[in-house]
Amino acid sequence: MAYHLPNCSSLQVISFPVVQLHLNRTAMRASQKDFENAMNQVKLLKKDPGNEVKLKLYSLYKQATEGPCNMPKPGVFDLINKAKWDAWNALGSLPKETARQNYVDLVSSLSSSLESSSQVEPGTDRKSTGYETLMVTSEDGITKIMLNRPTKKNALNVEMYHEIMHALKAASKDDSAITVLTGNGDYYSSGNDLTNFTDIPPGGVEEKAKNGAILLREFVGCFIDFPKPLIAVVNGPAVGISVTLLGLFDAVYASDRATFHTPFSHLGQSPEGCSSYTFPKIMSPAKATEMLVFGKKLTAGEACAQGLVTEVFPDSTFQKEVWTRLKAFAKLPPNAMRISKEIIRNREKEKLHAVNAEECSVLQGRWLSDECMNAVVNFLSRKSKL
Ligand SMILES: CCCC/C=C/CC(=O)SCCNC(=O)CCNC(=O)[C@H](O)C(C)(C)COP(=O)(O)OP(=O)(O)OC[C@H]1O[C@@H](n2cnc3c(N)ncnc32)[C@H](O)[C@@H]1OP(=O)(O)O
Repeated sequence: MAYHLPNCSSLQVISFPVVQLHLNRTAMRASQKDFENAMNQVKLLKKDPGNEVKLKLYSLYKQATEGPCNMPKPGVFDLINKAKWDAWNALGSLPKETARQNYVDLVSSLSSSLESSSQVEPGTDRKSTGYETLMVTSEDGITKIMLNRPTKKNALNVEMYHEIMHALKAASKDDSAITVLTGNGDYYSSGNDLTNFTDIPPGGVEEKAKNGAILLREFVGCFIDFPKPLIAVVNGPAVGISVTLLGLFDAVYASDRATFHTPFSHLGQSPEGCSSYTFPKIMSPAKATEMLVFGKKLTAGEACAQGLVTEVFPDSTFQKEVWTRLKAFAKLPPNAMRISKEIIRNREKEKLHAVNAEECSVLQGRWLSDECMNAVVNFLSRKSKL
């Protein structure tokens, strides 16, 4: 079983060392040299090719060196090894020589598409902010917290949860008047990073679920307690926890490209972010049920009609219009805004913390269910998407 290392990208779960481990093998054949070169090239790739490609590389490697998969199928909770087994087994009786050739071809196509890429991945200036998964800036009275994993649709990995909490705590104390959360790239956020489920600690899945519930409770608590006006600038589709949290924001501005999707039942999970309380209040119990229980995806216009979104802007003018407005808001007297927020929100705080605790406890149980495990395995093995 592969485990995450602290601060490592989730992609390392299915890691290059799986391939490297076998470099010492020396069976020489006609195309063995190409094969070995290709294995070395894999180590030199500068950009991570993604789990799907790494699974393909793994399966071709195994087929080329060991032939058809004859290992017993790993258990459903052994997510990583099951994904690897599925990929290898899917190659059936592909001859070793063909697998070797396919491996060489795949590495060669990767080398040209990834190595030569001159595109600078967003987030490379992260040293300037000290964050790995966020870009945080403060100007014109506005602290902007930008989710910065665009290639992962800004999915929230464990590091990002911690960094957002850190950034919110810092923003609550800095001299900005308002705080904004937004996303880099085409998505606002695709919600919880499903690979978070694969990092199983020595205490097993129960400990994993318990730790997840503790993290989630603390994370949502930071939004409940945030003292300044908190505004979401929803630049694109939003999924899962990035949607539910919107009920705790003071204003939500959305591009007309944004969608709002909480497919909890599809994932064998249950609502969080206090949405089991805020959504029925914002949009009526029946509309909240359509979203939170049946996973109905709302357009930005629909979310605005339901009261979840404050205002929708055409995508072409979204950034300009929203930031002009926010800069004007940020010029208002900060203490007055803070006190007014307090009087609007404070009588609900205790209730929200209680709801948060209950939701986290229910989710802890859900994460251990077959329904949830199967949904995660299906996503990771590329059998399903929303
Ligand atoms: C500890 C606290 C827990 C709190 C719990 C919260 C509950 C939730 O938030 S539930 C919502 C969970 N989110 C999802 O189920 C979304 C899963 N993602 C998708 O269905 C699709 O990726 C998409 C519809 C969002 C986008 O599809 P599209 O075809 O446009 O792009 P992709 O090729 O799928 O994505 C690009 C890249 O990003 C990776 N990725 C996207 N979303 C996630 C995610 N949520 N978790 C992990 N990885 C994600 C995707 O795998 C691709 O990666 P590779 O390039 O490496 O293949």
